[in-house]
Amino acid sequence: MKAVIKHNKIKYTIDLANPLDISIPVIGGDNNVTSWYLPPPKIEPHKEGEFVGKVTEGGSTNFNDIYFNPHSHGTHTECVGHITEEFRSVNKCLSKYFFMTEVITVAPEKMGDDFVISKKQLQYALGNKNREAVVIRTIPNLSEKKSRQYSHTNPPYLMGDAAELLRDKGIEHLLIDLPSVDKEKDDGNLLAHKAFWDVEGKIRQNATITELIFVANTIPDGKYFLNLQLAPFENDASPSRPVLYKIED
Ligand SMILES: N[C@@H](CC(=O)c1ccccc1NC=O)C(=O)O
Repeated sequence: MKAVIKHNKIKYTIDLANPLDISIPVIGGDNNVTSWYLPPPKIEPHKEGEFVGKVTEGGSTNFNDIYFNPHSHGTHTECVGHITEEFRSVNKCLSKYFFMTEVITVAPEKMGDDFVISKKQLQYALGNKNREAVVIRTIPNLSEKKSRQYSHTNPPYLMGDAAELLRDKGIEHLLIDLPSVDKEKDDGNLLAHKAFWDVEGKIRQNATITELIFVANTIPDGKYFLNLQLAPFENDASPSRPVLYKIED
């Protein structure tokens, strides 16, 4: 099924039958991706008195309870409410779901004991492209990322001025295959989060950050349409499913 999208007076064709899902699912158990020192998510039959929510155990239906944390256990999208005193819900911040996007690949650079993504790397990868969203794939990019145990591993992160560059370029939606755009243990400095949302200036209420994506190596860098959908939780962050559509020639 083809769709023709008119964007800034230019027509683009995408094939809705060929979605490129870049989300990591929440599957429950030890093979699930985990970060922020939490145990794995649980997906298990609800039990109440005699009732067991599992058909193979005599229940009429499969009826699971799910325990998870959106920031820790899979692809999630967050809004500025992640770091503000006042409550802000990503389900309200994100009100459009299709964006012209650039997929870029970067190799984080060693800086002391850390690996970081610098402003220079993003400048090089993005040039003067004008995009609503950027998808950052970091290398190495093994499918093991979908089940990685990130806690206490000091994953790579974005330098504050790199996040500022994305803000200054008008990028509204930042997607990355790491648990955070900031250093795991930074005493709450959160330089990249703060710069991207401009919390010390004019707060970007509608800007979002999506973390823990996985961009398969079969997806080349370049321009795509992104469909970004959330599970509709009223919370600072929610599990999400970003899907790319290749632009046809
Ligand atoms: N780096 C922060 C913690 C942090 O960034 C964080 C903690 C829990 C859940 C998510 C976090 N950041 C996500 O982007 C700190 O050291 O205080």
